[in-house]
Amino acid sequence: MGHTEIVLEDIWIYLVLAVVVIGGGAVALFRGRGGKPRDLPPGSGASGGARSGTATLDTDTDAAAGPVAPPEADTDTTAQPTAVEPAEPEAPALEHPEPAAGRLVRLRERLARSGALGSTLLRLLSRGDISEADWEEIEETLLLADIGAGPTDELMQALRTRVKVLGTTDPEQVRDILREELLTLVDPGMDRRLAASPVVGDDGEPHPATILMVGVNGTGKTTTVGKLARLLVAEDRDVLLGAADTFRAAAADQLATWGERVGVPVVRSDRDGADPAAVAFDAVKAGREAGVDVVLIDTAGRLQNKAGLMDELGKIKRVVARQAPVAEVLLVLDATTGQNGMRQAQVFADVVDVTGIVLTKLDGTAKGGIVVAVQRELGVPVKFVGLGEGPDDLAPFDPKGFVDALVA
Ligand SMILES: Nc1nc2c(ncn2[C@@H]2O[C@H](COP(=O)(O)OP(=O)(O)OP(=O)(O)O)[C@@H](O)[C@H]2O)c(=O)[nH]1
Repeated sequence: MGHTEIVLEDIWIYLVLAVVVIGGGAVALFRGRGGKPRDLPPGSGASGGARSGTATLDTDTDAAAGPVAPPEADTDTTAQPTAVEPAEPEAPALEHPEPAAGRLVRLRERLARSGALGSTLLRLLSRGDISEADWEEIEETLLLADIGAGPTDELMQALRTRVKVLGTTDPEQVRDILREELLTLVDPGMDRRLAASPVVGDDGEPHPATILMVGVNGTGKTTTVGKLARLLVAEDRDVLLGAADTFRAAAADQLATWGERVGVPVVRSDRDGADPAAVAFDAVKAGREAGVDVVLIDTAGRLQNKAGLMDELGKIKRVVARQAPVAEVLLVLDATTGQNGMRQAQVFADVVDVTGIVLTKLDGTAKGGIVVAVQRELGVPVKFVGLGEGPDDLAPFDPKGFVDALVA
């Protein structure tokens, strides 16, 4: 007898437990599906069942098993169904850009076509008896690589002298000479650091380092602003972007996408063709208020005429300076445009104090010599080089790494 009663009692216990477990499972299932009972149409099919099911379960479990019921079931599924719904759609995970150090090494092989300069020179210089025709070929190679007339003459003289004095054809020794002479031309002594730290202004307040990006459309300016923001983020800087290229509507959208990927805010106008200076002003103001380290401002810089350009960039600079001094003006130049690019560079340098150059599209061009030419022409250093379309294909320029890649 006792045995049967015990068995019957057990069955009841199991039944109660089963109700509790099945009920609990129903609650868990709806949460597991995204916890959005609010989205389910009330009283219809599965949704209605789900809602009433959970409600019933709550009552049942309260009565039958008390503490076994999940305590939050009441609030979640009946009174405040929104509580289980995320407030906003899930933001995409932020990307982690590659640190600045090591980028040039990774991108070295992208200089392959410029590297043809090094290999041609090495081949000619390693000939036993270098003829005048060989020297002419060397000169032509340098000019074709856009090194510029002046630097080409200097390099020719230095090479003639040193190769003669050394009297060697040993490829390793010739390579060392070439490397040293090219490095001298690229000028490792130039200060290539980027002003990317806030400075304390006259008012005793910290001001973000404000960087204006200028250059002709199509050189990769907007892309470079995005890439530079990533590089600064990788270096633990707080960055804010200003979309002051209000001439091309898509530029602000482009910038917003770059910013979103790494959690960098973008200040833009909601009106096409807005005053670029006003956008730049708002960006720097927002950057100050947010206490960021760097504000990067993309500009349109249309080269319709010099006076127009001067007006636009001059006004942006003046207006921005009311919020924070302009720390840098980076000129973005397309390395593939050769002499045309040099002329553009000169116009920009005439209207605004350029503090550094970003050479884009250095991948896949044989015109790497433009590094030398543009530095000579403007007297300012190349600070960054663009070596591809990937988001982290922008590297701080390192003369030694660059020359090593050329004469590898
Ligand atoms: N291969 C290569 N392409 C690049 C590099 N930098 C930029 N680009 C490409 O150049 C094209 C033009 O870039 P944008 O940033 O739109 O040019 P922009 O100068 O801002 O043009 P505007 O906004 O009209 O002034 C894009 O397709 C970029 O991906 C680089 O270093 N290498």
